[in-house]
Amino acid sequence: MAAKEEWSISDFEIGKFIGEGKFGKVYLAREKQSGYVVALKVIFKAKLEKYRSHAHLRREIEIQHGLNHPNVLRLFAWFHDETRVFLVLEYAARGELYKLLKSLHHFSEKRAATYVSSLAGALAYCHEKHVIHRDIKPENLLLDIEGRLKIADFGWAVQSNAKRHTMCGTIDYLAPEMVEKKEHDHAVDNWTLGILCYEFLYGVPPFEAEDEYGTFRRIMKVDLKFPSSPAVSVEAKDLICKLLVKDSSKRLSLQKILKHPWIVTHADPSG
Ligand SMILES: Cn1ncc2ncnc(NCCc3cnc(NC(=O)Nc4cccc(C(F)(F)F)c4)s3)c21
Repeated sequence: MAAKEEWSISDFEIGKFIGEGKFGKVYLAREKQSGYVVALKVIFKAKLEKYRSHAHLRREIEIQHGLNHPNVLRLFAWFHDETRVFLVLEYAARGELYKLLKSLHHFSEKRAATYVSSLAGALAYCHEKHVIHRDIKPENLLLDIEGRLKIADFGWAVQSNAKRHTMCGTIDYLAPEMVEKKEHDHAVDNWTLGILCYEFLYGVPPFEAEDEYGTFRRIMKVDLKFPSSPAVSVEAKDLICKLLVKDSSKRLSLQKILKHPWIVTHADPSG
């Protein structure tokens, strides 16, 4: 899609509804000139006013505009009219990863390792650009036409120069220092990678409990248990134990994850 200083809704043919997200809906759309198919996220300004999220959205657009990685969903452009803001996004044709997880109940070790490897690569790229996503969860992971993982929705991302203090998202994926509202840095994404790896292999996140306080207690204790079924390799459990570490400085680095035996032997290099 050629770059253009000012896009407008009349540049696009709107197609089917593909998702409901924060503050608005997502549609399939085709840019008329190039015929390029995109996902168009419509955000109502009234909602942004109501939740005072203008700065949030501006930060997301700045952050995502500067990112270009095969496993990060591209934000090609944005524009607005009197009542709405539009995000012109890369279209991930195989949709939301969590729907695939629900239908398969749990992933094979090869599929799980491939997704963890893609996530580690994408997060290493983001951290190099001093961006912490902070809200990595299956709902924010999409799959493109080839089944490649794409991290989406940087609605909670921040520049990591300063230490961060704000709470965000469901707490299942939050690292101890975040649920304790302590200072946190990019190592929160490493913790979340451990949570996701567990959920990909077992179908549920590791610290689930009847209520949020139960989950909070299990996170703070790092109360990690591995069910006997489905059978999971020792190497996979080893990686999870090296990520779900309370002391954020002791969590396996993204570079070391990419070299971990479980990833090296199971991940599909084509991503
Ligand atoms: C479902 N689906 N299926 C295929 C497919 N292909 C591409 N995209 C899809 N879905 C859209 C995924 C998103 C990517 N980036 C987003 N960003 C956002 O929604 N940001 C945002 C909105 C409102 C307010 C705020 C803030 F900051 F003010 F809080 C931030 S949503 C797809």
